[in-house]
Amino acid sequence: MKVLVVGTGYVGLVTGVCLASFGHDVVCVDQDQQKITMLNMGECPIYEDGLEPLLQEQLLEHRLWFDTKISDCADFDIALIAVGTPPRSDGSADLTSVFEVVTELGNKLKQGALIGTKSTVPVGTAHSIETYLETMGRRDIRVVSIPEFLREGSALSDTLQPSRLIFGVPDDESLRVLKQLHSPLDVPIVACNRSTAEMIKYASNAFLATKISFINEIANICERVGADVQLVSQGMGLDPRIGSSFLRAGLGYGGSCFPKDTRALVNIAGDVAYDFKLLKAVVEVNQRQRTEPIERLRQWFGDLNNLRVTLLGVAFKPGTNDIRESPALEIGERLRDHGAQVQFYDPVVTRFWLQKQESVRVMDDPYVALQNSDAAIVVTEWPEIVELDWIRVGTIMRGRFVFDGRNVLDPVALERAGFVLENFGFHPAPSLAATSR
Ligand SMILES: NC(=O)c1ccc[n+]([C@@H]2O[C@H](COP(=O)([O-])OP(=O)(O)OC[C@H]3O[C@@H](n4cnc5c(N)ncnc54)[C@H](O)[C@@H]3O)[C@@H](O)[C@H]2O)c1
Ligand SMILES: O=c1ccn([C@@H]2O[C@H](COP(=O)(O)OP(=O)(O)O[C@H]3O[C@H](CO)[C@@H](O)[C@H](O)[C@H]3O)[C@@H](O)[C@H]2O)c(=O)[nH]1
Repeated sequence: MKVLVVGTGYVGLVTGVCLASFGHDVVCVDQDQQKITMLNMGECPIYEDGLEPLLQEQLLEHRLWFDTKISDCADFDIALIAVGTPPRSDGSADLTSVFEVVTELGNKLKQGALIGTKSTVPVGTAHSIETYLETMGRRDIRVVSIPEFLREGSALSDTLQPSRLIFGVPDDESLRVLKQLHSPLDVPIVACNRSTAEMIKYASNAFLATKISFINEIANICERVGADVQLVSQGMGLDPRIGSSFLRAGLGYGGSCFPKDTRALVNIAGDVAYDFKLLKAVVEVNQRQRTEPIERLRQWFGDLNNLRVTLLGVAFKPGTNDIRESPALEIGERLRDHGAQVQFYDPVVTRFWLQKQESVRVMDDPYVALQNSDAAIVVTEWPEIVELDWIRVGTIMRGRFVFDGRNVLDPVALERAGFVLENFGFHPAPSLAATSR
């Protein structure tokens, strides 16, 4: 099939490369000239495991092309929209880019082509796109919703072996085309109407975010009653009805999806006069988690003025260069507001990725970043951070306070190295005595 993908970010690029690897002819378009220049040279503009070699392979096979413009559309069977849908100030999704692309596609696509939304869009958007195309005289174009569930850091494997495919379609013929597009994948397919598909995307993200905020509240209670949240998660997760994933307590969720999509769903509910109380609380709990390290530092040091603090990790999670809604940047800013001197370490997010964040002092050697620090905060659980040599860190830091925002450090090892370790409701072995109370 001949496929057009508009937007070559985390979703569009991975989708385009994978669809080419399925044997389709794929053209990826992005308005960002710098990205397109890199991509045409076989260089990946994002950090995503395994993506660059597959990109290069598909370029060499002549199944994948990149362009800054949707120039010749005559041939495409389907156009996938994968542009950003950032939050507006009220939390609702901004669909400006989506409709810019739809306008262009409405003017250029061949008779009977499909438009599919990969971008996360509010429930009802596919229908709005269809109505909009009708005003352009394009009743022949069918609009489908194909929500994307990939995670950054494992985007390639998530796309090549997805847990499921959700096809929001207006008719059987559209469903047939989507099945053909994904024919190499042998995974469950949920075929539904387009609003249902759009809701499945938001509901999935909101549910995962709810699990995270739930375990974070449990961790905060564990902290006060002497229970160990790691073991609570383990104990809960063994019940298959609960499952062990997304029960890691810590600084909460960041990234370009959960924070945006939870707020957007609260907004979608509000638009139909429904007060989504549970999800509002999930958002509030997540926000509160990020303030915790500062509270702990204040309790330990009192005044934070001139305190030297190293934040370990900048990316919102390991395995990606993405810093959108990264807790590290927010915590760093708050610390600076209190007069602290802040520096960062991240194995991937170096100055190259932080061009627009001049004030962020980031180093690519953790031991240099920790030199003479009074305190350290673990924000991202990169292996390079989890496996730090704390005996060595003890020889270079000025102070001895560590806040583990991801519950990944071994309390016993830290204690042996002479550190005071605080975290979110996670206690070393002696807590076994406390839990038997
Ligand atoms: N990042 C994820 O893990 C993920 C997963 C599932 C769904 N989503 C959703 O997918 C969508 C895209 O997310 P992303 O993370 O890939 O975004 P991104 O910001 O990484 O990429 C979006 C790309 O679209 C381009 N673009 C914007 N307007 C354009 C236009 N008019 N014409 C051509 N190109 C244009 C931008 O230059 C950018 O390269 C969002 O709706 C997001 O919520 C993201
Ligand atoms: O137990 C957990 C699991 C995750 N997180 C945090 O949650 C955030 C999101 O993590 P993850 O879901 O792994 O990353 P994303 O790449 O943002 O992927 C989510 O958002 C995408 C965009 O919508 C969806 O496609 C994916 O299915 C969905 O998992 C990160 O900040 C994690 O640190 C926790 O705090 N505790």
